[in-house]
Amino acid sequence: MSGDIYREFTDTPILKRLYSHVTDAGVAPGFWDMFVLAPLENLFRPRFRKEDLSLGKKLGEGAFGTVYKASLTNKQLLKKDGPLVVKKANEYGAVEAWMNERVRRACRKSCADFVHGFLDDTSSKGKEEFWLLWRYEGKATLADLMANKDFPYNVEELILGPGKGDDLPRGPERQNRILRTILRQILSALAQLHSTGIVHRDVKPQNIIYSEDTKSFKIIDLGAAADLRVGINYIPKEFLLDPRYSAPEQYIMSTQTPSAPPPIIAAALSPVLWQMNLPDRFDIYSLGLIFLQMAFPNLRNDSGLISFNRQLKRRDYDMVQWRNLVEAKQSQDIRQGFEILDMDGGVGWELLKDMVRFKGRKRISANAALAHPYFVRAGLFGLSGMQKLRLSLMRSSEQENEGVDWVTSLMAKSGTESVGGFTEAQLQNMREKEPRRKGSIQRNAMAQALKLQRKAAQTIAATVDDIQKGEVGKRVNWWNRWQN
Ligand SMILES: Nc1ncnc2c1ncn2[C@@H]1O[C@H](COP(=O)(O)OP(=O)(O)OP(=O)(O)O)[C@@H](O)[C@H]1O
Repeated sequence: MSGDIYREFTDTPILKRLYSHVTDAGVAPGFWDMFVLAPLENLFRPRFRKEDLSLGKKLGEGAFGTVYKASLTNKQLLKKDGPLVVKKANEYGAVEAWMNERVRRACRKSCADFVHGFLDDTSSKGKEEFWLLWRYEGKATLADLMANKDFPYNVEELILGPGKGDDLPRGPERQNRILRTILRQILSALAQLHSTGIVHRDVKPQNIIYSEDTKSFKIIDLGAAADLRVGINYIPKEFLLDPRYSAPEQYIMSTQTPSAPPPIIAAALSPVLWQMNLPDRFDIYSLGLIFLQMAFPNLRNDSGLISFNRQLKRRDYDMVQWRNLVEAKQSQDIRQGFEILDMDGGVGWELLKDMVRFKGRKRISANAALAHPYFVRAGLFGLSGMQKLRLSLMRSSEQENEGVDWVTSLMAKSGTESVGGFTEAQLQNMREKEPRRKGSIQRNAMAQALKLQRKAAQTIAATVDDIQKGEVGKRVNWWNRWQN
């Protein structure tokens, strides 16, 4: 089927409605995507072969493949011409193709524009290679831009256009405005991925690309991502980490969680497993480190970041203790970083601390971060009175203050985003910070129900595991599992 027909079909109202159903649902059911949309899309998409592509400059080479800039020799295949990127993946190619297709269906703007993936078994080396195709987004990753001495001003020009940021003199306030824009764009992309059930697991400046077309940052390299809605690439006890950016928990799911059950069961279980483990907070930690690097020039290179990681670990991941340590050193880079983070009553520093926490459960989610006062400013005069109140309430809620909880719930009931109420995301985040000792009857009942749900999830998954391992004949007894 030609690319034109495919494009026309995907533009029809019916498919648009199907797509929007998946996107709008937020917690979109994985089986809907896997068993309806994916096969439907498969029917209509154009077929590529390696002969349709001409490879150009090598863009990168990782442990699992080589990436080239490329162009299409068969122009019929795509309606919109333009340079492409080809990854010849020798391992995990099929998984990366799945992730990219899923993202294209559910949240296409968050990641590089994926075109197609196909298996090439005609390689001269005699082994199968998976070819993955994207549109070429641009020449610079966030890592390239951060390596430039003029960062973050070099990004301002890309996002706003030349000379457009000149309303402010060069200094912390202008830098803060640029960092805020970059962070908001990456958080929005992550929030979309997470609401689709995907955890990236390799968020780092090298995997964030500036798209020249949309003039914004997008995420690339979904090779290590896990799709928890359908259990793809989810192996609880092993995956490759980039130690520079990975969160201390190392595994995104509890290692007690059995390996992924078949897709249809995983789809049903995933909301439970997600709530139990909050795996998305792994990505938030990595993004917190990127925020830190953007603010502090001395942490932008590998040795700076590695020594930061070491210092933080020695201080039990307490950012305040780290601050006390480095502020005593009186370095220009450190001063500059804190000047940025301390603006507007320290909202940047607050957000950073909420992202870089030892416990995943205590970390802010991408959606809650987007509603943080750091992003909600009242023009040149900084924070409004209501925003200051919000901020101090958010700070106090860290101390598990019941009174604050009461006030915040009142505020939420009486207000909206525009008049000062908390968003649902913020409230959710606060609730997560509140381990209660004594509970009401309602709360205890909820806790019991959750416990039961958790046990059921574990029993089903463990039984499925046994069946998968071929232990059906050996008396797989779910009742024994339940009792354990
Ligand atoms: N859509 C794209 N548009 C432009 N450049 C891209 C695109 N995708 C990837 N690149 C470039 O190719 C490089 C390698 O891509 P990617 O990270 O996906 O490959 P990889 O084999 O996983 O590499 P690594 O193992 O080093 O992470 C990126 O750093 C980027 O410069």
